Amino acid sequence: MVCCGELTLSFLSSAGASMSVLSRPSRMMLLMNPQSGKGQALTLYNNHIQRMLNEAGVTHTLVITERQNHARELVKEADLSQWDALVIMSGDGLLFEVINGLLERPDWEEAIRTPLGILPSGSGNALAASIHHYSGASPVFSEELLVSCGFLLCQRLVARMDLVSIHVASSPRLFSFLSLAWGFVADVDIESEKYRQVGAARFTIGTLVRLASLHIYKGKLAYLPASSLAPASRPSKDSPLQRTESMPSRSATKGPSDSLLLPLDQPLPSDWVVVQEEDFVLMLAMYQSHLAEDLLAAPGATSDDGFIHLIYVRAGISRTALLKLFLAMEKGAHLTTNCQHLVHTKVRALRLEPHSPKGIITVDGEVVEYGPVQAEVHRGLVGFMPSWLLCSMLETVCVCVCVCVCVCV
Ligand SMILES: Nc1ncnc2c1ncn2[C@@H]1O[C@H](COP(=O)(O)OP(=O)(O)OP(=O)(O)O)[C@@H](O)[C@H]1O
Repeated sequence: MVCCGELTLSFLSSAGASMSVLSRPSRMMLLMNPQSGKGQALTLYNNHIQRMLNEAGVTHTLVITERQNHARELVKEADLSQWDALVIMSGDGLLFEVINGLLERPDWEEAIRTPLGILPSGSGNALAASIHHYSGASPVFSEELLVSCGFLLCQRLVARMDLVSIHVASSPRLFSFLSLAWGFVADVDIESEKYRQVGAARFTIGTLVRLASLHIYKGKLAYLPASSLAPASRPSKDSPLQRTESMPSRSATKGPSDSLLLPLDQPLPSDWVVVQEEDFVLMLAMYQSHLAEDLLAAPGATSDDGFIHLIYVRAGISRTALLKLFLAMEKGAHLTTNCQHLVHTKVRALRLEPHSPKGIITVDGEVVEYGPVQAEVHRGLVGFMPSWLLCSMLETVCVCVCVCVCVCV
């Protein structure tokens, strides 16, 4: 049993999410990327997080990653019975590694039940911002978001989160918790990495730079509409997860089955919708609400709704209209701007075949092989620790006061 500290008590929260609670005391492995964001993760930990966790009785071991894929290797080899939760202090990239490392283990069905937590110290911090958004609290940024997530983590509540399996032509299957992007958004994400030192503002700079040289991307986009199937059920805490059978992949024995997908070299299933246009400015598939701290790309998303929120923008949009869309996205208002070039729909699976010879495709902000790609959502596959939902009003007020005091100090 991996999650030995997780109580069997499980209940429905006000947002409809399945929740459970870690027992006290809890033992957490805290994986930190010291280079994340502005390179201040260790200072932020020393100033804000260490005392907070100690005072809450959260026993934790700090593990500082030394290189790319270090966290992935660590969780692949770790004795998970030693830990009640794995907490990532970094940006979204380190969590991507941890999730994929867990799903590459021979015991992936147990491993992926290990609750995960995030303490944001990156430049994007999309998952942390999404978690904060689901609480209904007013948006907070950078250190305030970190401190808020720290307090929430101390409450030890575990909710479910969707994962999306991603297939590309010649690499093993990946698992994604945030987004799949092609075109404008992917270009901005990767090109703006050189502005990492300015934090979240890198996306604004990158957007303005890319607007000046706006590209059209050719390709074929198809999807399975969410409305064509009954909602997928969440896996319960003890139910066995499906093994890979229906969709052969290069990691055939690990991870849940992809029952909605056919191999990339085969024609699409007949009940899929093929988008008529072939010229796009961007395609963005979101499964959490935020694309970055200040980009509310899928305002209707919840952590385990079982949907991919597919957004695409057709070619022909003016630079001004595209800029307005991104400005509106700060408050999640882009979907209600009546922009005739923007389409938003909920799907369970999608396939993209880029025809432009060059381009960038990102998964959770990481570059993947450019070429055909397809995706299927797996509802509530992983447990994470947002912990806001059962805060009493009094606790919420205390958290807000403590956040203000910590940030001021
Ligand atoms: N010690 C290290 N030195 C350099 N890179 C590292 C180190 N530890 C981890 N990494 C790699 O750095 C990459 C970026 O990390 P991460 O995404 O967590 O931070 P970020 O890019 O600053 O944040 P965000 O994704 O929010 O913009 C990851 O791919 C991770 O593997």
